[in-house]
Amino acid sequence: MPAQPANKRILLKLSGEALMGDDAFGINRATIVRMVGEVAEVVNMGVQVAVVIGGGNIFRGVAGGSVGMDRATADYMGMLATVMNALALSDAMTKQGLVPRVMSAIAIEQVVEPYVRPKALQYLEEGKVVIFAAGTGNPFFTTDTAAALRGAEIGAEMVLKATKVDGVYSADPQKDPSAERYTRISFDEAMSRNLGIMDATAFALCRDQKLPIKVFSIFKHGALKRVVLGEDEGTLVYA
Ligand SMILES: Nc1ncnc2c1ncn2[C@@H]1O[C@H](COP(=O)(O)OP(=O)(O)OP(=O)(O)O)[C@@H](O)[C@H]1O
Ligand SMILES: O=c1ccn([C@@H]2O[C@H](COP(=O)(O)O)[C@@H](O)[C@H]2O)c(=O)[nH]1
Repeated sequence: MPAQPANKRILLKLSGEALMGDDAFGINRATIVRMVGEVAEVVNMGVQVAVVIGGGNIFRGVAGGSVGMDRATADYMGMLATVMNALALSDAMTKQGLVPRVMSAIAIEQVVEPYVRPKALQYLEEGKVVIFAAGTGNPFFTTDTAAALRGAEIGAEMVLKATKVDGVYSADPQKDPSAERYTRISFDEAMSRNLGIMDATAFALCRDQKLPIKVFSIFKHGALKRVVLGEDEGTLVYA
């Protein structure tokens, strides 16, 4: 008998920045196709998958703010960047036989449907992949917080943060080569140590809702499937 998934419904946070692949900006076609292939594997195992996509490959509000833009305006640009990523993801999913539905936290109805919680739940029950675009719909937040928020709203059993590093480290591993990876760490410890893998708002929301997070590398082939099968992969952040 094939291995059974450990979770029935997950919220997958996909790194926007990872979509660039080896490019300097934007969406690398081969990368998005490969990422969707990994998602398809777990959807085809019968897992209900909702996705929050980041926007770091196109625009981050903090970058606009740092060069003198009004921060809220820059954040709306960042949220619109996630809508572009969501459309690209949806297109790649359709081409690989999945049935995606993009729902936006910002009204943009000629492009994608608005986020309506009961509709999202219905799509998930039907086996469709729901892609949440435009983050929380509010400036001064991040798509990690959107992942925590939507994860809690849809009753996901876990938030899976698929990113460029293979777990939570004692310091940013892209800056400190001596950083050590945790296999598991509590929310309280991650927050008290100020570990920059996720923002404090996202951590606090997941902690309060007792919603565990798994952090793993989206570049490691098969890692998403191993996480869904409950195998030893990445870092578990627990309440
Ligand atoms: N303690 C830490 N452990 C692991 N990674 C860390 C840590 N501190 C900082 N980081 C950095 O956090 C990054 C991931 O966070 P971030 O949410 O900014 O990126 P992302 O997942 O690519 O998101 P986006 O969707 O916004 O593009 C990693 O690439 C890593 O360099
Ligand atoms: O709820 C949200 C989510 C995102 N933003 C803005 O979008 C960009 C891109 O999101 P990342 O999480 O960094 O990938 C972010 O930098 C914010 O500017 C937002 O305002 N509100």
